Amino acid sequence: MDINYELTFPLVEHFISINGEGRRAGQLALFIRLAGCNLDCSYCDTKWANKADVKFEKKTIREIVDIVKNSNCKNVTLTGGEPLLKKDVDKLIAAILELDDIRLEIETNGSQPIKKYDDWKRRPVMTLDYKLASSGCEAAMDTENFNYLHKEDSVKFVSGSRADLERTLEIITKYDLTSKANCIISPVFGQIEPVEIVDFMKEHEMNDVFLQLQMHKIIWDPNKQGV
Ligand SMILES: C[S@@+](CC[C@H](N)C(=O)[O-])C[C@H]1O[C@@H](n2cnc3c(N)ncnc32)[C@H](O)[C@@H]1O
Ligand SMILES: Nc1nc2[nH]cc(C(=O)O)c2c(=O)[nH]1
Ligand code: SF4
Ligand SMILES: [Mg+2]
Repeated sequence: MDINYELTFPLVEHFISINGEGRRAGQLALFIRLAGCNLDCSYCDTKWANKADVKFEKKTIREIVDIVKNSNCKNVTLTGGEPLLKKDVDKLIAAILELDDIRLEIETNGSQPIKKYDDWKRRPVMTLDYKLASSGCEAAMDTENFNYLHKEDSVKFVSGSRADLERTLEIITKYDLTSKANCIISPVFGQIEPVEIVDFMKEHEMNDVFLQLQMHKIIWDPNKQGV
């Protein structure tokens, strides 16, 4: 791919922390957060990054690659907002993947196609949300994406109610998702007790599914930015 290293992206923050979510949870990671989202999930903990007047810095691919190099982190998470919404984001992704020894993860909301990455020789790992009813955004889900999952990817169901859990089970079963990728259920923070999720998993013998609590919200103040 031809990469124009002068293309720019709206960076709202970058920081090193432990990854609090996904299959690399607990490992150090560099987070690169881009502004703007096409959805407006009821529970979104990053609404500030999606506001029209959010402060951002226009960073070139060259500058973002330098941030990655200087971080000395192996794990890099590109998130937002919705990272895959950005024009030419595939160029940014390809540029980061040109660095040796980097594991790049994309946090994406399930409304944007991931097909174009399917046949890349080095492909980023996708952590793909399936937005449930309590998000208010289920209608935007593109289930075509389930055809382009790789084994190391995750599908994440952020659940806020019993109805969300029932829908999670229905979607996992209908698309046989546990055979295609990691399946993760996470509580909408503070909206449902984790024990309710465990009870549901036991009730339905969901042996191949992971429960995940957002680790950074346990370690730090849940409203703290940049961790
Ligand atoms: C802020 S989003 C950014 C990436 C992308 N827009 C998405 O939704 O996947 C990152 C992750 O945080 C999760 N998230 C946001 N607010 C949350 C909350 N209140 N409780 C639990 N998870 C939340 C999202 O579901 C998503 O998996
Ligand atoms: N520590 C930490 N881990 C995370 N994993 C995914 C995050 C995100 O906002 O996409 C996130 C985040 O915001 N903080
Ligand atoms: S898709 Fe992600 S960033 Fe956008 S509103 Fe939902 S949780 Fe927030
Ligand atoms: Mg977050």
